[in-house]
Amino acid sequence: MKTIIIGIAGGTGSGKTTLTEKLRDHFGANEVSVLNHDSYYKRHDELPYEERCKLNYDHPDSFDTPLMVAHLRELRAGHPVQVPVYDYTIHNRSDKTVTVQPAPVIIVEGILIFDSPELCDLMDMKVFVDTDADVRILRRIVRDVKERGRTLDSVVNQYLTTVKPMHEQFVEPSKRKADLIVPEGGHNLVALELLIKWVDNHLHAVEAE
Ligand SMILES: Nc1ncnc2c1ncn2[C@@H]1O[C@H](COP(=O)(O)OP(=O)(O)O)[C@@H](O)[C@H]1O
Ligand SMILES: O=c1ccn([C@@H]2O[C@H](COP(=O)(O)O)[C@@H](O)[C@H]2O)c(=O)[nH]1
Repeated sequence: MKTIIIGIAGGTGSGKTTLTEKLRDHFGANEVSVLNHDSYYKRHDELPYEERCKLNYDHPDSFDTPLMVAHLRELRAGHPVQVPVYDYTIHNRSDKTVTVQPAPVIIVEGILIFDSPELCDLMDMKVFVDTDADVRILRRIVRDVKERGRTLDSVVNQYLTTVKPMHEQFVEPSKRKADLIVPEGGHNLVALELLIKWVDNHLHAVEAE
């Protein structure tokens, strides 16, 4: 089976997950598997929760990217992988893993995936979801308070101290690596249709082999 790997990057709250889910819902889980870079955040068992809250989670060094690269190579070779489950509410990796199966299409999602040349080399198509910073921070406040156990103060403080400067230093420049820039992510129906057609072509080529 030939596998294609699609990278979907973009700032926090840009709509990466929404676009990824729309693609997976369209094709189904048998055709599309997803690896989220966030699953590969490094463990910090050595620090108490209060100290973990202060770490910079928006720098490329905060991820175990070599493990993700190894997993992508395994998936491409047709082997399932055990992906760590990250728990944002405690800022740490949980003890659980999930099995991700090989599939004709693998989507790799994350804020910093285009910063890694090793990850970029594995990708057949690179998509950057481009959404204004004010919209992204508003979405993030709502999500982090509702789903990630944060206070408004902590979201604002983290945004100003690490999220925004790291976005400007690493995420925004990585947009230049993209093949396709999608304003407004998963709600951009024209871009979604184009991506679906591109994936469809690949799936038909696989069937014909
Ligand atoms: N184009 C859009 N318009 C309005 N809301 C959106 C849009 N795309 C995503 N959202 C919402 O914004 C939030 C963050 O989107 P998400 O896809 O999780 O972003 P990311 O994965 O890039 O952090 C979610 O609540 C989602 O439903
Ligand atoms: O322990 C953690 C790990 C990550 N974060 C933040 O998550 C976002 C990336 O997730 P998106 O779904 O793309 O928004 C990143 O900006 C980190 O700051 C965290 O707060 N705590």
